[in-house]
Amino acid sequence: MDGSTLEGHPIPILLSEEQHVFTLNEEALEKVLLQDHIKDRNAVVVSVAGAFRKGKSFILDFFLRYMNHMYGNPHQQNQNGWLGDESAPLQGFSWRGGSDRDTTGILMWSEVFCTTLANGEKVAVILLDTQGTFDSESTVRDCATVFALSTMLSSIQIYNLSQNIQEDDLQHLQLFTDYGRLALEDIGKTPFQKLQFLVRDWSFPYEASYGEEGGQKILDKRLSISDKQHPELQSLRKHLKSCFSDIKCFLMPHPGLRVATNPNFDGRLSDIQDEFKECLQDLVPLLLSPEHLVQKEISGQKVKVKELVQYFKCYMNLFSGDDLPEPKSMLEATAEANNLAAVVAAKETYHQMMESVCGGPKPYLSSDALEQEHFKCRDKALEQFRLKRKMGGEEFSEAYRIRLEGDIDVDFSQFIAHNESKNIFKAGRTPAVIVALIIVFYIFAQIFNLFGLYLFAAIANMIMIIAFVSLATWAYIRYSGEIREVGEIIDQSASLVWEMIMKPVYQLCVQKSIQQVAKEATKQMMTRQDSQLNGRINS
Ligand SMILES: Nc1nc2c(ncn2[C@@H]2O[C@H](COP(=O)(O)OP(=O)(O)OP(=O)(O)O)[C@@H](O)[C@H]2O)c(=O)[nH]1
Ligand SMILES: [Mg+2]
Repeated sequence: MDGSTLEGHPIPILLSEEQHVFTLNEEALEKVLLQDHIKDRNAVVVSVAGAFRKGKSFILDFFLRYMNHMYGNPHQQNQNGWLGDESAPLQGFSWRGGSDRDTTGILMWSEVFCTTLANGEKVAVILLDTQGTFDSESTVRDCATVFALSTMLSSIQIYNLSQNIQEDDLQHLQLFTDYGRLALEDIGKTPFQKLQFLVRDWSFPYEASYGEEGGQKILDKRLSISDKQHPELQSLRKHLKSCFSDIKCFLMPHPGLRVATNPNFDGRLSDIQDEFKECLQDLVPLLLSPEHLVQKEISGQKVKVKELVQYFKCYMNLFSGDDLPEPKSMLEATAEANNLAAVVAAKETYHQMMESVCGGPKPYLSSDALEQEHFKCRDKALEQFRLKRKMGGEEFSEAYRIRLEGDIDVDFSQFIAHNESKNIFKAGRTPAVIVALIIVFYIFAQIFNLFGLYLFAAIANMIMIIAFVSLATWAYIRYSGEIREVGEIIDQSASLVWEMIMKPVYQLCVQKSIQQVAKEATKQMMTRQDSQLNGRINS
């Protein structure tokens, strides 16, 4: 049989459905992973992830050829070596030319390859192909889910990149691995295992040669940390190093124009440049030969193939719940930070302006004056927020403006409370009201006694005693700081008595006495004018 004829087929295990929902194909997963001859073996999971349309499925099909040759049916072995016949089309995971995405969700190869390592451990190798990131149909959450799931479940994650390792590639990797790490929460120090950067179409072999050595050189350069770097760049590098126990890089040459541009190219070796094939011969054994296989570990424990089913289910649940935050696009995250900074600055302006009017040791302000000041400061703060240049547009900022207004209102209520505490009259209002009540009801009791209305006198005495006990309790609470809830009730009751009874009575009295004074004054003036008139007539 020809070595390029494959026995297995790709199985969609993570299905990408409508409305950006992913579902796990549990039945298919169990059918593959719970087969008797593999279920108790330690798992090795190899996955390829990265941006869409960059040859992930294509290279995986060469991995398949190698796996078939090395670990598959010996009768299938090709005489020409694992790369196969020059004219055989490349089969396996679906790959194709064109600019639109091909692979969706996560696919698993139906044939799981078994081998025994040099130390006698029996392992089973599982290959995964993944949906490319950043195609025009997926949200950031979709990309993060696929990338994070494949990273969490694989022991060798191949990060497929085009032409170079750029800073944004590292940022995306950080975003996606962090999403996975967030889902795992309390996982050990290095949650994931091997990360293999695979740079395609490397065009600077004079700077760093193709293959592993050149890859290491570029990787060292890109991941080096120095004090001169911005702290953000430093922390990204530290983060990535802390996520994976082993990070490697391999530089692949361009496979030739037929591969990249000919719509009729079917993957045959004869159409691929020699340089590319030579590098494939180096790369694939570096990842998949028995001495380089990395067994899947979770929390330091090797995972059996049958256990993987459970992990798939659990991890899938993590991503389908609402607990995880929606990962944001770079623009959205920057716009959010930007708007938040503007909110904080505007809030600070409001606070400082109010502080200078009624804060700390500043004297008491009447409620109206305080409110006037509040409106003035709030307008200033809102104006500052409006004028600040922000990303994300008007509509995006609107939510932050509303938030700013809410924050300012909260701050204002604190200023009101602080201002109220400076009002000496209000501070002494409770004892004053109670003392007034005691005096009034003492007088009432005396009057009732005088007229023999003993029942009313007893009620007045009772109220007087209650007022007296309240006053003593209030004084104790103020002194000791204990049972403050009772103190609050007494304060509120005193306020109520003041607002409902005493204040109206007081205002009425003041009004009456002013009227009286005015009347008296007019009367005196009239008599003076009369006597002057009489005097003039007499003279
Ligand atoms: N330039 C270049 N093109 C390649 C390389 N390898 C494969 N291709 C071509 O890239 C195109 C896409 O290949 P696929 O393997 O389907 O790409 P993919 O990354 O799986 O794409 P999605 O599944 O859509 O994410 C095909 O036309 C391949 O012939 C490479 O190393 N360099
Ligand atoms: Mg693909």
